[in-house]
Amino acid sequence: MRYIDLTGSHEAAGRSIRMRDMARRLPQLVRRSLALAWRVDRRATIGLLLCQAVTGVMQALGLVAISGTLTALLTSGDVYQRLLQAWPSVALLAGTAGVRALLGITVSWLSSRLGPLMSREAEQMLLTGCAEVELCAYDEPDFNHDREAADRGAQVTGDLINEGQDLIASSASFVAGAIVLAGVHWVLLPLLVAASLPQALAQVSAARVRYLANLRSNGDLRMLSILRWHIYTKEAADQIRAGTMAGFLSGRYRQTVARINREDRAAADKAARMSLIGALCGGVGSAVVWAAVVWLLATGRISVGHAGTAVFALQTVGQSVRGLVSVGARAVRTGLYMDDWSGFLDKAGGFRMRRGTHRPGPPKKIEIKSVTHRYAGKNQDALSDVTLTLRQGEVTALVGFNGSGKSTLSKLISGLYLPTDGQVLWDGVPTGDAEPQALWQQVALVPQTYARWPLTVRENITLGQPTARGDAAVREACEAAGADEVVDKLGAGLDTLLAREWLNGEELSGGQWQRIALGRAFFRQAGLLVLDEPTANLDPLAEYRIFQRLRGLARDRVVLLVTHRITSVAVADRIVVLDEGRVVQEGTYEELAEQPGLFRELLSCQVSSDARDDDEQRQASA
Ligand SMILES: Nc1ncnc2c1ncn2[C@@H]1O[C@H](COP(=O)(O)OP(=O)(O)OP(=O)(O)O)[C@@H](O)[C@H]1O
Repeated sequence: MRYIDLTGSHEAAGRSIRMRDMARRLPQLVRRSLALAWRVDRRATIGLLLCQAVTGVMQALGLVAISGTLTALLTSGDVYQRLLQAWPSVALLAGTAGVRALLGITVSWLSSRLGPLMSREAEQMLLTGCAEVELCAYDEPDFNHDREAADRGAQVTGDLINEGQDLIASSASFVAGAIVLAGVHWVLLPLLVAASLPQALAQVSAARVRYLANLRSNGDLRMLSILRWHIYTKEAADQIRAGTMAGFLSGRYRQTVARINREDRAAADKAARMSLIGALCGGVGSAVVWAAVVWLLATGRISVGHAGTAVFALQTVGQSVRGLVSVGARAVRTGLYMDDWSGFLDKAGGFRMRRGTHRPGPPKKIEIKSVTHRYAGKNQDALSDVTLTLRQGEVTALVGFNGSGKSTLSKLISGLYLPTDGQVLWDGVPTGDAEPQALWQQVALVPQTYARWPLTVRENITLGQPTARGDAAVREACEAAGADEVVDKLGAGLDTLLAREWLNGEELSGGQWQRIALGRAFFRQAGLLVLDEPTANLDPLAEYRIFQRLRGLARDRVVLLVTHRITSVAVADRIVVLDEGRVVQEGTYEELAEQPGLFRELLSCQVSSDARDDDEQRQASA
């Protein structure tokens, strides 16, 4: 089995790395890397640019000094006189070499300062982008693929500063060498560039091959990181052991790695073949250039001194052309990853929440009008034509089989999703017209799978948003959720870190975590309380207390309860029964218990299963 999630646009982008594209992209890349560098550290960016400019000037001066030295030494006359003549050029040569060495150190210091800052900034922009998208974006397979690619783009962003610097340095030394070489004889310059071309083409093709290979392995790479997370972390450690899954998971990991390795090896072999052909052609080209120098010297077109200068200039220009090409190819590859990053930011922008500006207060009435909802990529509606009204002061319960659409409906009511058809109105205003953060200020949600934040108890309750009443409000919420008993047993009380992986961190049981999650919802001064299977992990006493409290909580709130505990929904004022995304029954507990229908079926199943449990317990204790 292979994890594939390749999108055509990436493949097309990869295939489009050609010499022409590279020439077009390089200035863009340098501009982009400078813009990001400017954003994170202006002084270091200015310093880098200055250093590069001065390095270029030093390079040119160095070559002029070489020319001066050779001309002075190779002229006829007294040796002492020649040395005296050469002396200023030698001093200039030494001076420029020294300054360049110092500048090199400064450049690497500034680059190493900027690189990590840029990567983190790119990562931060990615996180912000993700936090601002509509929840439905995560249901799009492409979105997840692109996020993964963008993550790699963010990581390599720091490399771009080094690559950008190398590009600027190579360009500066190319210009300096080219000016000197053209001064010796113009014919040498085009010859040299032509000789470097095969290597350039080979490098660009190799970069394309490597990028495409990486792209093909994207799905596998994503699966590897997911497998790693499951194997490493404590989350599934017990199930891996009890299920004797270690061998299977390691095997799956090895198979996936082997596939990536095969892809990498094929790309490396192909790239090496291309480089070899490029190098052979480049070698022939270089021989032609050197032959041209000899010919120019032999035909008296250049002096011996100029020939010596040409040797150094040729080396400089040759090196810089090779540098330009190889760093250019690397930078273009990095640039493609960065394209993934910026492309994802654009894509995230497309999913960015663009809702209205209305700031709702605590809702008095929430109307669900002919709501239909279909998840992205699905060919069936999760909800079809649902109409119902929730009111402040009432507890409404949603019941039904697994997959009947209860959680989906609760997410639509909370404004987490916008319906694909129909409307969810908070006091007459569609959720799509409300400012999302203001709307969610009015939502207290306990989802089925709640987050176990590696934060202190206090932060787990307040979600980092304490109120003016401080810990008193936190303790009240804990008490309401039965979490006070949990907190009292913790060494540092509300300051206890709920993550065993760190020093002094504590681990809670499933039910204790659920009490904390409930405490979180009770702490929030919100007008809508949504509880999705809130008591699944609670002991009977704790569950009883929570259901008893619901009525009190509903006094100034809209309360929505999603549960499979049919016997406990008597606490609700109204029960809505969903089946395959449709409302099939609605009424009070007494009404529904009397009517034939799905509710009575569910109720009788639960009652007989509870009775069976009681019998078994009695027999066991007898
Ligand atoms: N993010 C999603 N993307 C695609 N389909 C989804 C998504 N979430 C739920 N579904 C589908 O929507 C349907 C309704 O799911 P939902 O979670 O609302 O049911 P539920 O009644 O809450 O189920 P349960 O009792 O098991 O919690 C199911 O068929 C499910 O596969």
